[in-house]
Amino acid sequence: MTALILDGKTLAASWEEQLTERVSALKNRSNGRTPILATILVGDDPASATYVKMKGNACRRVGMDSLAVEMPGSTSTEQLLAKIDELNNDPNVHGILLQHPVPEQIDERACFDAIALHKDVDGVTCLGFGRMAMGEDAYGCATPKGIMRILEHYKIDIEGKHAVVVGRSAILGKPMAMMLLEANATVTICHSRTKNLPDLIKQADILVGAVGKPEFIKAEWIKDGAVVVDAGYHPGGVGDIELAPLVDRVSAYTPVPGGVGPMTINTLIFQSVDSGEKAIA
Ligand SMILES: Nc1nc(=O)c2c([nH]1)NC[C@@H]1CN(c3ccc(C(=O)N[C@@H](CCC(=O)O)C(=O)O)cc3)C=[N+]21
Repeated sequence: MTALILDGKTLAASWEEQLTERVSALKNRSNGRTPILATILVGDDPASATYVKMKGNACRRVGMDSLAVEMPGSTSTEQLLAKIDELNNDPNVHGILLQHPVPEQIDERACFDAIALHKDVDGVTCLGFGRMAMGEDAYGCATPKGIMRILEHYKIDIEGKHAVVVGRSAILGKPMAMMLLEANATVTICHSRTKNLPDLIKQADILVGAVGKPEFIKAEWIKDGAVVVDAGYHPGGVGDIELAPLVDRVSAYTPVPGGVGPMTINTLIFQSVDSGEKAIA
């Protein structure tokens, strides 16, 4: 079996062309106004700095502006909340991305939840999560929503399938499970206390690796013909799943790099353009 490659990189590039046209049309009908995404980076973790820079670059590629807010590693919860409040009240800011993780003295959940719902283009608030889980209108959390968009694009059948999500983080595993449930999958969520992980993974028609540990999920645990989505990103270009031995026995898979990562950024930009259009014209 030759697996279908769920090519997030190419898909994101083609969707950027459409977003570029939307931003350009918005400019034309609003005296040159563009959507603006504010990115907040707290501290100086080099990997986080790189991701935030990639998000700013993606804004620029579609003709949007971004506002890069950088705060020191010693920032308090109160200081970060004050900054978020300022951005919530800034009519020129249409989306707010608070890069995860923040330094440990900060209450990250409180800061995520301080983001105004209509500016939560990264889908990190409890309110946005709850609305999404109930099937109400809300911006989706960027990584799982990016995964849903790529599965939809490639017409991967979800309804009635057994989807196994490995990981339960607030911005990946949990919202992923809820989105798959909304798409009528039968969903199992596995995590660090799960017993018989290989047995559960063996049952997956759709497997999402979202554990954050390099190649933690072994190829031999995965059944032939499964759809494999790897949301991991680790130095050396590996994900959470041991992918190499799978490429000719699964039905489809997301490569690392070039799979989920570019879709995450594209979804953030897509939702920022939507928010900008709603606010501007
Ligand atoms: N509030 C918040 N929202 C996020 O969406 C968020 C976050 N915090 N914190 C960190 C993770 C990580 N993340 C990535 C985005 C793109 C790539 C990406 O595009 N990766 C490229 C490779 C990039 C490289 O060269 O290293 C790829 O997979 O092809 C990776 C990782 C977003 N995250």
